[in-house]
Amino acid sequence: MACLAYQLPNEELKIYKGIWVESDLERLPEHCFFITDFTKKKVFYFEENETTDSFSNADLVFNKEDSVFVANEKAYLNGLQYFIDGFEMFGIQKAIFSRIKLVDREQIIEMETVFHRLAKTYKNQALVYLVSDEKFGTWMGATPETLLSGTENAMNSMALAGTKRSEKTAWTKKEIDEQQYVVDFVKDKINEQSPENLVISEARTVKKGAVYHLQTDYQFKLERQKWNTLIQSLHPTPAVCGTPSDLAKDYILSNEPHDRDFYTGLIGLKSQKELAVYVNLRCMQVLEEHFALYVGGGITLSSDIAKELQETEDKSETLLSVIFS
Ligand SMILES: C=C(O[C@H]1C=CC=C(C(=O)O)[C@@H]1O)C(=O)O
Repeated sequence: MACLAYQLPNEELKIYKGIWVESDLERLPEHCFFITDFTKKKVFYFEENETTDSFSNADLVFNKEDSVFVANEKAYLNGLQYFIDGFEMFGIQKAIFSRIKLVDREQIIEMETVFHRLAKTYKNQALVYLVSDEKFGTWMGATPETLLSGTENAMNSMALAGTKRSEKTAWTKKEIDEQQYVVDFVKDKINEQSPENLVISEARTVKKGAVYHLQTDYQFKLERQKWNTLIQSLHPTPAVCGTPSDLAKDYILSNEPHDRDFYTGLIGLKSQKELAVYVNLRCMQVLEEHFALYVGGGITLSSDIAKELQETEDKSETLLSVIFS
């Protein structure tokens, strides 16, 4: 049985049973909830059969542990050093390097309970979701990153990057630079569509789950005929890919040891009048006996590999602190 449960920020929680249909971004129905992988080659939308108010583990499909490749910390650190060492040769200024962190799921945990806990904790700051199907297993997350949302007269986007664990720590040049790459990229892509009344905020510090980020907001007007083109060109932003964008994407695909799958892909709702499209961060795949958490960080030549490892640990707390609370 395929399942979809989600809660948009400050909206009601919804649970459906139905089917996940494989598609592509150009052929999605006018109104649907959809999910893609990082490359946007794997795209599914949901066709609902019934609205329900609950689900159980028996309704979900859990992939086996051997379906994901998990590098241990030492291999992650070696891989990250190698990743940074190639930046100059490949002309890369920033690229995101990610890892999969495996955590014992203690069989007793009902995913419905975990989902409700996440939905309650992140009610006003994330798209909280659970998707399940035999075609891709079960994924769950609480992502704070909006790619594009709103209506023709009030569209929103954001540049979210730079991470710290404590509010008191000052932002360093590394984080300011890494967010600025995202700010410039998002601004350019929006401007290419000739929007009206584009307003770009100053960068501010925001708390998202267990960590703090720098966030810049974009507000503008844009005819819906241009929404698809903008989604396609905005994603992947340098918050999940890098700079220069195409080089960073190839570099990530050939250097990360695992498949990112739905992590850093698109997820959300589209309809004729409204969009709520997010970038799938702070997410995990629920395996038979483990949670496989997907976490990454923006790498530049100034990155310190031990700090980057710690940053992925901190980000994983966004889900773990709620799951095991
Ligand atoms: C790639 C992730 O976060 C992105 C979003 C905010 C801050 C980030 C950073 O500081 O590296 C990342 O760009 C992730 O959570 O796995």
